[in-house]
Amino acid sequence: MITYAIGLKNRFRGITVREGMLFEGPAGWAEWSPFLDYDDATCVAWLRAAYEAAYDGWPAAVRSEVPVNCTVPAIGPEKAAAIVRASGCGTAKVKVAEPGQTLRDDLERVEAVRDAIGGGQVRIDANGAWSVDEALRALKELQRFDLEYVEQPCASVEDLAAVRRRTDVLVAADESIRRAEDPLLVKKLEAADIAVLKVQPIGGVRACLDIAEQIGLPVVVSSALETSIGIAAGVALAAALPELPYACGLATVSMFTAEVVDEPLLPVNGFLPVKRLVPAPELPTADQATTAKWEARFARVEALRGTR
Ligand SMILES: O=C(O)CCC(=O)C1=CC=C[C@@H](O)[C@@H]1C(=O)O
Ligand SMILES: [Mg+2]
Repeated sequence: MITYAIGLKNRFRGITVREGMLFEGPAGWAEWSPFLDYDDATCVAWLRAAYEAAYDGWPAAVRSEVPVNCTVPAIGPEKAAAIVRASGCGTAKVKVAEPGQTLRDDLERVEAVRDAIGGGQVRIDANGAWSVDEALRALKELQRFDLEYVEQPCASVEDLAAVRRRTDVLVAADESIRRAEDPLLVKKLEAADIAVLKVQPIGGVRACLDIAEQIGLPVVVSSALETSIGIAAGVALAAALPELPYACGLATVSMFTAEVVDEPLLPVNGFLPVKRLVPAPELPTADQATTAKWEARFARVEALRGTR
């Protein structure tokens, strides 16, 4: 078992260092990297995903590469435009509604991204931070940049449905699926046009394929900010889906200052290849205290997994 710790170029989801574990099974290398603010019970699904990667492998691919978006954190407009230009992607996902920032910050960032991407697609992700009224007000302004969709404008499924009824912008559900008791409530309440699926939080590629089938919405596969070892599982899901009408949010290793593999999963002309990866001989391992913390966490979650 390897514990890694890698710095992020910009703060994302409130963190500046990403930590996690890598381990190998008969089917290949796996990543287990639940965010540190998650309790042990939440981490069980993440461990199921890692066991699937290590012991079962993934279902057959129906495509050999997958289109991806570049991800733009809640940073200033110049840096945002630079990320888009460096990525070579034809789709950009922009974080909005960051705590402590204003709608003006969002407008400036999205405008810069729209200019940088030209005729490409621009989607935004509010991570549930808006109320229904705030979402509608923001979308009215942001709509002029021709949005492909808004991801998780509000926190609850009911509010997501309310926004969807009152805007022309397509709505994607992320947290409403990956953190929900019932991921299919989104379907029942007609709360979204698109389902964002993440392999680790949902418990594996097969678990995601099941939800995709039941939810009956187009799927965008997105990362949980993994190293290339974990991203490969997302790519495997995107490659196995019968339909893939949208670019996926899997181009996130470029947000790291280091990587655990020699050839990171970085997009070429907006696409990632479908492949399995092994860790490099030299990689950014965590210090002793961090490693001990993760080993203890793994043991606790592994014990829980056995009981479910
Ligand atoms: O979808 C993408 O472009 C990248 C992945 C991404 O945005 C996320 C990864 C990990 C944690 C989340 O807060 C965040 C998201 O909300 O989608
Ligand atoms: Mg999201």
